[in-house]
Amino acid sequence: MVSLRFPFLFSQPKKHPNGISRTITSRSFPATTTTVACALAAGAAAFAGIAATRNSKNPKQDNPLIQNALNLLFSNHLLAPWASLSLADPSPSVVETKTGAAFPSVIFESRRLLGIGLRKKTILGLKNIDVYAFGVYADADEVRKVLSEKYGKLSVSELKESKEFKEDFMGGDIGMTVRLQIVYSKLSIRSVRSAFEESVGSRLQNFGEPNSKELLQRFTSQFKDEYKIPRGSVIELSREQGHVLRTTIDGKEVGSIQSKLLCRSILDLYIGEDPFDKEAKEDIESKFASLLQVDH
Ligand SMILES: CCCCCCCCCCCC(=O)O
Repeated sequence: MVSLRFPFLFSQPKKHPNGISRTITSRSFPATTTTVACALAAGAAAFAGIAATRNSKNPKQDNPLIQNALNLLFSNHLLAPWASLSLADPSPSVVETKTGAAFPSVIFESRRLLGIGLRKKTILGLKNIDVYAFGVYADADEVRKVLSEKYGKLSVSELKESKEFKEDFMGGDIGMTVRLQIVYSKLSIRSVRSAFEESVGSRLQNFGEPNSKELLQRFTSQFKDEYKIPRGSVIELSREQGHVLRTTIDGKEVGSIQSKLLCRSILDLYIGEDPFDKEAKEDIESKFASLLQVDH
């Protein structure tokens, strides 16, 4: 059985939600885990309630049973104390648990979150740091429009095994966004440029892009010295119609470049052969394939 380590999707917000929603789910739990987690949380809450009636003075502080129940409810990535799972919230978010970075489940009205992950980097061969959390989104309508005729009858596991499907998914004219949420607090725009030079540069070369240097330079020069990238900054790399890569920093567009290989190279960092976060890649591929299923 394919495990969709992704919680749920609700109705869609009308505007691009750049802000962080306070409605929280946990990172990539399987549906079964989520259900169990909810049941546990409900049980803990009920237990806390019962225990509270036994110690009416200051139940929260005095009674270790209640404390344990509340700890269970609010810890271990189940739900943050301030989380709400209100169905009324138009834009629930998914949280990358290690960093706390929250990802709206839908952006730009129809791009759905497929999965989230974490980009780590080793500095000076010694220290492993969490640089940013990322979320990968795809336009569900475009996925179906472009791919359902060819792949609509295949199951998720068949699709995941198909190289051709993967090629069409990575290289197709389908709106997709990779959203990076910076968590490292000492990041300079210069290190953003050189990280892109290294990672995107190697992909462009692998894909045999003849003008890779020039293209890479056009791309990295969008990250100008004047931009600041403090913790919490959001960089979005979006593939728009006609393979145009649109880059924004905190919602402000910093450039657009039409290049199929550049779009492909960016996606390759997250869902290619050697992705930054293998677990995230699995989630993203499964969710993408599930968009083609009739009942998803
Ligand atoms: C000190 C570490 C610097 C790493 C900065 C990464 C910033 C964004 C780069 C995106 C592409 C990539 O992850 O390689």
